[in-house]
Amino acid sequence: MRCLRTKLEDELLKEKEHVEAIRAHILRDAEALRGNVRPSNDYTETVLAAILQNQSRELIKSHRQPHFARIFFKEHGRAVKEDAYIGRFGIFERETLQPIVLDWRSPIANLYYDDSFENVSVEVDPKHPLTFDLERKRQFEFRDGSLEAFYDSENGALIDRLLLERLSARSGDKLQDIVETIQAEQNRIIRADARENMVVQGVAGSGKTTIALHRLSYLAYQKRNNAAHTQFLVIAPNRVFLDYIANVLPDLGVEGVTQFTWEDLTHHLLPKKTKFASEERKRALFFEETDNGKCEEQRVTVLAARLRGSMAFAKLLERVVEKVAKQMVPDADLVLSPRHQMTKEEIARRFFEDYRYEPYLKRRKRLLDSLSRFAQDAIKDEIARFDKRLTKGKYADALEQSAKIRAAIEERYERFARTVKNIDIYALYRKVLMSENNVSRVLATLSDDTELNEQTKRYVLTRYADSDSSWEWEDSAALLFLTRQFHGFASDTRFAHMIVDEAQDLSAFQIFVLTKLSPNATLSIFGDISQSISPYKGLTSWDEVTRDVFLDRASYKTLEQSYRSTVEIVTFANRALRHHQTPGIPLAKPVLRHGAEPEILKTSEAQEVALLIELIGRVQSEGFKQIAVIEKTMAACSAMQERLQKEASYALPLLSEKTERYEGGLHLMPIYMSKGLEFDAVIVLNPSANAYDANSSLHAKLLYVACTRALHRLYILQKDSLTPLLK
Ligand SMILES: Nc1ncnc2c1ncn2[C@@H]1O[C@H](COP(=O)(O)OP(=O)(O)OP(=O)(O)O)[C@@H](O)[C@H]1O
Repeated sequence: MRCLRTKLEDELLKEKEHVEAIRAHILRDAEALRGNVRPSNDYTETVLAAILQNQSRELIKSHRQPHFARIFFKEHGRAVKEDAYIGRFGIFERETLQPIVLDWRSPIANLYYDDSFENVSVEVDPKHPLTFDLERKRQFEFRDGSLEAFYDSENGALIDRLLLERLSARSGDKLQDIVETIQAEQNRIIRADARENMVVQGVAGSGKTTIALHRLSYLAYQKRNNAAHTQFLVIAPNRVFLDYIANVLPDLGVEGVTQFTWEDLTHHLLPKKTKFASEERKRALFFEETDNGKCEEQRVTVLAARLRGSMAFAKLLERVVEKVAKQMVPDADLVLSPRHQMTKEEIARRFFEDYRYEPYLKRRKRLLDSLSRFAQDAIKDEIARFDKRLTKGKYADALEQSAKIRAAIEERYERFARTVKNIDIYALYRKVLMSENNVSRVLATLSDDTELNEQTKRYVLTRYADSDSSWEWEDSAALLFLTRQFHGFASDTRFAHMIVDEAQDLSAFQIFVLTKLSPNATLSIFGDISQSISPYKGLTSWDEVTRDVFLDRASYKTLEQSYRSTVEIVTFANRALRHHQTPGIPLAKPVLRHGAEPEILKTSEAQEVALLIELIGRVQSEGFKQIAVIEKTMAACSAMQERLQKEASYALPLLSEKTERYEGGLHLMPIYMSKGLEFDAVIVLNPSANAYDANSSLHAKLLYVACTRALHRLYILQKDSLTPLLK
């Protein structure tokens, strides 16, 4: 035993010396890099300087903890055993290019993340994958920049130990990187081929957002191009969420990625005059009305939204666009003079073949430009012919005659040009919606309830009859699609890869539009159908995306393990979904991290405020800082905020769409704002039978989202009788 301990201590000493040697190298290298960066006007030198600066930044970041793991392995067919250190960033000998620490994104580092120890395939060169056996994985524990210990393992148990440690210590401040504990199933998603479209269904807390961002980092590393990050787009649900994830990408070595909410993207791409009605009325309809009389309106609203978010509608619009485009080109020859004519076939060939890569209104412009040039050439030619005759002295008033020739040809051209139709996409779209036939046909593909279909059709026809009415967000996909087909998108929205998070709240048509943003772009789509809490716009199944948008050519992956919450919290949250599970969508399985049982605290109207304040104090005194007090709706939040102020002069800040910066801490929020975020402790206010109907899958999902936001503690403050969903 004594001997063994000495051996371990010796090994630790060696590892410590190695860390110091790497640190000395880092300092030397960073100094050398700084010396090489010189300001210059030359493009190549500027790019080089940016790369050097980037490398120098990464080196400095590595100084505190140069690596987190070491692997011992043997390549098949080779006798020698090898080993490698793995860190957040690669460190190498500049002269010999020998690696000192491998970047976690490098091909060999895959050995560390794979769950198998034998026959692990690694694509150093995609054409010739190599196979390895892994002998051991070693993890290092650094505290305050000093190497304290290491742990060896010949199986996966090691990562599990570290994972549990990390999850227990996690505080829901802002999202963090997980490079030390990426799980094998997550690793496969992060490292999936950049050329493939991917849909990931992951339960709450399975790390979707986290690995989506690690995937960007991995793809940027693969490109090894300083401008790579500018080719990425992240689509996320709201500004608060974007703020919440803001720190991770720079930590992962990727900066300057474009990040948009769907609303931002829409405003960016559509003319400023396009006004959308606020979502408030709909949220109120679904979240605040408990009156059954509203049921009818809810069903019509859902179907009217599904109509405009469906791929059947997208296909209908595609057909409309094709038909309208055909009508844009006149069915007549352009006759400018007996010698200057262009056949309708030639005009159509230009429009449909020569300019086929352009959107239709750009084609129209190009066609008119070319016809105008043709007309100018015709004018010149006719005047020249006339001039020749003039030299023979046949006409007296030359100037007047030239002007007449010019005017006649120009008039014929203008008359013809007016028949090359211009298209107002807004009027076109309204016309599509006002067609009973169109609307009925699409509705029939979505529902066989003829009465509901009829009511929905009436709703749409009435809603859009007034040409001044504002648009609904459900129209944004169609308007963007028509914009793309007729005007094209600005070139600053060309991306190589797009990450869509919380995609369950987008429609299939919205995702289809994203696939059209840039030619050749691929998408990684992350979401959870069990958290689809916007019934008036979101997806009900991934089939709509994999089958109808990607035509079965996207890979579909699932994540079932939930890392965020304790076993007790996940089990409690799963209760809500028990009777409302979407077929094919599994319930969350917790990682074996235990904690306190969720507590249901009974209270009364008179005591509610005092108990809430006391509970917040109790949670804070346990050292938890990120705390969410969650209500079902914004109206209920405002009411509680007011009561706290009035009854106890207690200020509880509200998290809303208007919140610009998210700094963490204690907040009151409606469930839909808590989506995607996480907190040390969550207090759910009064989930009563009245507010959460046992038969409503929407209400079940709302509770599931609320409860799964908690990392360590979950409390239910129950004033009225508890909803059966949580019993
Ligand atoms: N492999 C891992 N190692 C350590 N922590 C992890 C790992 N995977 C996930 N986590 C942690 O689990 C929590 C949940 O991750 P994340 O928010 O990315 O999940 P999500 O699937 O997007 O959740 P939701 O859908 O509920 O919003 C985060 O705190 C994240 O750091």
